Amino acid sequence: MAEQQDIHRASTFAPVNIAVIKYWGKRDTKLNLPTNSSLSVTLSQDDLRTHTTASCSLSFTKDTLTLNGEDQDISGARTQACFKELRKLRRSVEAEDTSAAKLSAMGLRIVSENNFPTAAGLASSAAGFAALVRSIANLYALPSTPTELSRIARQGSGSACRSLFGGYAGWHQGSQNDGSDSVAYEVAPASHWPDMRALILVASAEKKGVSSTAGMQQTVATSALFQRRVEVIVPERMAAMEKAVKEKDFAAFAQLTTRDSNSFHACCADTDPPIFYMNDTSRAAVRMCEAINAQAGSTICAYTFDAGPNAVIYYLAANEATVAGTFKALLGTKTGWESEKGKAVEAAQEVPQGMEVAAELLDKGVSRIILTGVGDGPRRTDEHLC
Ligand SMILES: Nc1ncnc2c1ncn2[C@@H]1O[C@H](COP(=O)(O)OP(=O)(O)OP(=O)(O)O)[C@@H](O)[C@H]1O
Ligand SMILES: C[C@@](O)(CCOP(=O)(O)OP(=O)(O)O)CC(=O)O
Repeated sequence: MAEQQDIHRASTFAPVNIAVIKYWGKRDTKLNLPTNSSLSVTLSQDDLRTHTTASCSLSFTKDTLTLNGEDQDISGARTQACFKELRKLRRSVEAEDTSAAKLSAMGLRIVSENNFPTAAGLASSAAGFAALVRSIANLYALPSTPTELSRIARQGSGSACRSLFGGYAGWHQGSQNDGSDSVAYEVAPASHWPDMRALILVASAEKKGVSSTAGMQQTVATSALFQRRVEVIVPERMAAMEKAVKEKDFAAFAQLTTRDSNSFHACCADTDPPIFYMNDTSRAAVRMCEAINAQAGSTICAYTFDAGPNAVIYYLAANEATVAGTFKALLGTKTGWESEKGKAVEAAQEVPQGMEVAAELLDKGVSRIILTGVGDGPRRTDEHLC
């Protein structure tokens, strides 16, 4: 009981984000500084989220992290960098207010749960490190802004910095050697363009072959296409994407999203030895999206793929019946449609013509679907995991 009273704790939920202009490549591996800026959509925590409790106590003799019930190795430089930076900020709080408890000197116990597969290309590291940093910042009562915390989360996993924000978040590559200006920022809150939806076709829930961290550095070292991507293509697309989001121009958003995903995967194929994250199921999803747009006579859906075969398909709520409805007609027996959002979608009566091969590949390769949409940033909670 005495120990219980000495435990300080704080908890948070943090979201996944899926980039529409991809981060791929580091200019500094130690500080995790990217070769290009990126932009993402934060997905709703009603569907995908990390829940993390950070606690500390004089009775905790060392720092620990438990993820989905399993003890994790936290000796890695990335997790250590996050702990170190957060403790430093807490020490400033304690120096300013001498009555503040000396939490910075206590061991940290972090307990975390992802409600989706870990390391399967569903951006678990993004939600995971955002939740880790946000929960410790809450525990330490740090006055830091989400931007300041994004600088720390970036050192855990690059894409995590964008998960400190809801809605549409950018990450400035920055130019300082110490990484102080390589931070995330809000392009627009979810409320600005709330009808953005995302349908995720889970083509593999297994741990991927080449990690993002390793894959991107092989690309930096060997791909010739990559140079043009970071120097010309991405800077132009970042500006165009910010404009598309601000003006709620879905056709422009979709064009940029699909072309940037294809540019990123082209750089992966141009890596020596080549890296293939997309598979036949992924390519069938691309074809189906193209057919849906062709049938609609306008661009109503956009696909994007991270470092894995899962497709993320963005569309607006007004086109749910056509976009999600087509996939429900094709994949209606898969897990995921039984959710509230899934049940609300009616299977389309008509599916695009001449797409039998793609339909068969999708049926064979997709194991489940997740229906979600744009959502807000980390949410504090009193539900503690320990
Ligand atoms: N809740 C969490 N708390 C702390 N760390 C986490 C958490 N979830 C995931 N991680 C870390 O992230 C790693 C997985 O990251 P990885 O980049 O391999 O996959 P991913 O994030 O699912 O895919 P991607 O980033 O390519 O979309 C895990 O092995 C773990 O170290
Ligand atoms: C394809 C991506 O999802 C790559 C994400 O890479 P990570 O953020 O997982 O990489 P590390 O910084 O090495 O942890 C694109 C993106 O999210 O922008």
